[in-house]
Amino acid sequence: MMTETAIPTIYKGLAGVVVDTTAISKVVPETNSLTYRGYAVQDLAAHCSFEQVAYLLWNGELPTDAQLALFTQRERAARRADRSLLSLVTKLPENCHPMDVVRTAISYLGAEDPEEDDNTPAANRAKAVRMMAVLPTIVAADHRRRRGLDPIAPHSHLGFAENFLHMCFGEVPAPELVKAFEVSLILYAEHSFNASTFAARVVTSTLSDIYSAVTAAIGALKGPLHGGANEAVMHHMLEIGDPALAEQWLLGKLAAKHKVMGFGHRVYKNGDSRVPTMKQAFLDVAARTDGDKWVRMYDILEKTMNEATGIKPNLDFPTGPAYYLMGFDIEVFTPIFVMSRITGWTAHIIEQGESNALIRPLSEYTGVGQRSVMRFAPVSTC
Ligand SMILES: CC(=O)SCCNC(=O)CCNC(=O)[C@H](O)C(C)(C)COP(=O)(O)OP(=O)(O)OC[C@H]1O[C@@H](n2cnc3c(N)ncnc32)[C@H](O)[C@@H]1OP(=O)(O)O
Ligand SMILES: O=C([O-])CC(=O)C(=O)O
Repeated sequence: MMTETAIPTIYKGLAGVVVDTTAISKVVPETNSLTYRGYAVQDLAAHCSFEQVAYLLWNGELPTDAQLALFTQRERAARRADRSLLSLVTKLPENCHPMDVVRTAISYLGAEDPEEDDNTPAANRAKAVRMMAVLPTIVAADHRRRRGLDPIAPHSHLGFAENFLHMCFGEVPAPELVKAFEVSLILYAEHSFNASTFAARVVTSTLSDIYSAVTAAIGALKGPLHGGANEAVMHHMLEIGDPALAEQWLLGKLAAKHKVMGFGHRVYKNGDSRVPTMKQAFLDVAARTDGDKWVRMYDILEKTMNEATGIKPNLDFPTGPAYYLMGFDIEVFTPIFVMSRITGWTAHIIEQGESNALIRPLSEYTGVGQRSVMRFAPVSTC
């Protein structure tokens, strides 16, 4: 008599599976809310600097004035990229994606760190600050070299967001633009067990080092189903060109069963908690930069998608045109996401290390049954 083995339930893409606990952030799709260490992300975006949020993610509490002063001093002191790192960046092909540059830069930082394998929380926090501090210098230098411009050195008297904008454009833009940019960094900083964070936790779970984990996370974020969507959104908007064509374009995409980038989310099925705040930031940028055309296109795409499918925009939808209007080249959008999410990734790397279990799920084998190799074995000559 044949015995049938039960096929286990497969949770494709780990959808709906709770794999661990975390004290870093909480996503509640039912109420469209997101908190970092208990604080609503909208409140953090309205009242805090990105540096305060980074400190919060790493330390569990917002900093006191004295703690912030010390943290800021450390971050500002670590902004300079050494000559060999900058020269490595200039050697990479100009037509490679800037995410490849960022991934390579993090790898380099690991290779040159004599304490790469010190995975204590204190060592990892110090490494996280250094990565956060130097990444904008790399991203800005790469952005400029693609425009045929020399890099601009970081300034230690400017805040994180202002300094990055200055290194990219040679000036600090209007305060409203700086604020909108900083809001985007705060909203991008952390989002529980998303694909890139999970990739970082998987690598950490093998007791590998923080640089390897961040490198893996960058690879995961690059994909258009994750962070790469902010670039895809703007490519789509440019392809549409005229708001009057947006409805027809979107319906055509849906009819062809294509994904519309910047819409949908694995966890939020009724809207992304961060979108209203980022939409406002986008409107603020558009008001200062003659961006009305993109606002009209945004509204038509959102309305048409909602009417046709009920699917709502995710955070990458407003950040795409907001970054475009701020003057960034499109391929730098996802590296900017890295500059922010490095804080969330490293907080998770530290948390995973503090309560580690090797992450190694099971699979259900569906290939051919066991068979003999003998038919292919060489005939013995002796
Ligand atoms: C910061 C971030 O990473 S936010 C996410 C950024 N990514 C994007 O914007 C890419 C576009 N969006 C998507 O591909 C998806 O919505 C994802 C990958 C983000 C989440 O998807 P999942 O939870 O895996 O849902 P899935 O992709 O299976 O979609 C469910 C259904 O909605 C449809 N759907 C979901 N998103 C979209 C979309 N953006 N455009 C068109 N249809 C969509 C799917 O085609 C599918 O339809 P079906 O059931 O008829 O096959
Ligand atoms: O949570 C996710 O799956 C994707 C996302 O929005 C993020 O990483 O910010």
